[in-house]
Amino acid sequence: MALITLRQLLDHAAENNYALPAFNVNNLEYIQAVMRAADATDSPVILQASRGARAYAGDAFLRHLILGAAEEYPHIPVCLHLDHGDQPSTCISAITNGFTSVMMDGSLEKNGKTVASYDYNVAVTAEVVKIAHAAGVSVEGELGCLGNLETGAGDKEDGHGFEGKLSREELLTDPDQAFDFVSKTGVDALAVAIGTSHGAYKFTREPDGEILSIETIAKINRRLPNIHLVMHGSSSVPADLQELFNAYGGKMKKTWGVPVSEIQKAIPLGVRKVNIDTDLRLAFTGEIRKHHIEHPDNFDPRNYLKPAIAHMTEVCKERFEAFRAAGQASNIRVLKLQDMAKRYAKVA
Ligand SMILES: O=C(CO)COP(=O)(O)O
Ligand SMILES: O=C[C@H](O)COP(=O)(O)O
Ligand SMILES: [Zn+2]
Ligand SMILES: [Zn+2]
Repeated sequence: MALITLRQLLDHAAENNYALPAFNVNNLEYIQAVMRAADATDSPVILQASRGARAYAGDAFLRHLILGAAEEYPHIPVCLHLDHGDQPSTCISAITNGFTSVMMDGSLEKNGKTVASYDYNVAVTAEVVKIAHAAGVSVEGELGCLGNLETGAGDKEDGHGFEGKLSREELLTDPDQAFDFVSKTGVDALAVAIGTSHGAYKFTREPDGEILSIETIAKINRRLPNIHLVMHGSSSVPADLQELFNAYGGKMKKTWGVPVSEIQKAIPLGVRKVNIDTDLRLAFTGEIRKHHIEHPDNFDPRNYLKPAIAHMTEVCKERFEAFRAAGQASNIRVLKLQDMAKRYAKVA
């Protein structure tokens, strides 16, 4: 089956008031976990690869693994999305390598550290939209800087994040600016800054409205009711995954992620894509730690990768169900890239 675009998936999610988890993947085992969960729950799939994932696995391996997933599960629509493209050339190389969706993250300059000017962000994002839409490929942009409202610091854990400190106003996406950004760039989806950050250490306490601003999403949605919103840094970092990791020699300080219940509040407010990487990393690594401690004699990787896949599958199933994506895959008929390109040409 042909891969589906992000735009088609998110339009369907908006029409039917659900959201899709977008899982970061790096290898065969992650992809199997997401696909098994999608198959068990009849959910559409977004598999996203960061620049780090592309460097780790290589574009040809990623593309063929994902085409393998689409062949093995022909009834599940699968989108291959570039996460956090840092400059137009990164997005273009993804498009030429078979990605059906790209993120141009122009909120930071291409060094991934300096907060970019608004004009720079508009210019690079509009450039990518023009090229991508001509090929039928979708584009996600980002406005505002992901960062921690408790400290004012940018998220650094994945090597992407501004240096120094920003005020609360600077950290949250401005709804009027979002309106202008979407009209000037023509993005299909918009990632917003609401106090989430990448990695495990998002909050030092159970988040409330002071440090996780669902209210900002409500304001953006009032200004832009038709844009598909994206939440980054939205792993829930559940206590049981922290406990599993720590029970077998891991060292993780107590931390809080984005509660699933908060994500559920954001879905009626236009959030359609919810990025999740850390929760799968923790399930994967926690199970491998457990297996090594319990079976020090084993040296067959399949014996520890199987429980790792199984635990990631459980996490994926829970998110598909919680975001009400379960049951939706069979309702979607995949449009080809050429058809999407024709659609964009009509409205441009
Ligand atoms: O936003 C993400 C990828 O773009 C992943 O976020 P987490 O680190 O919360 O899983
Ligand atoms: O953007 C952040 C994702 O968690 C991807 O992380 P990564 O760049 O380490 O693959
Ligand atoms: Zn960013
Ligand atoms: Zn992200």
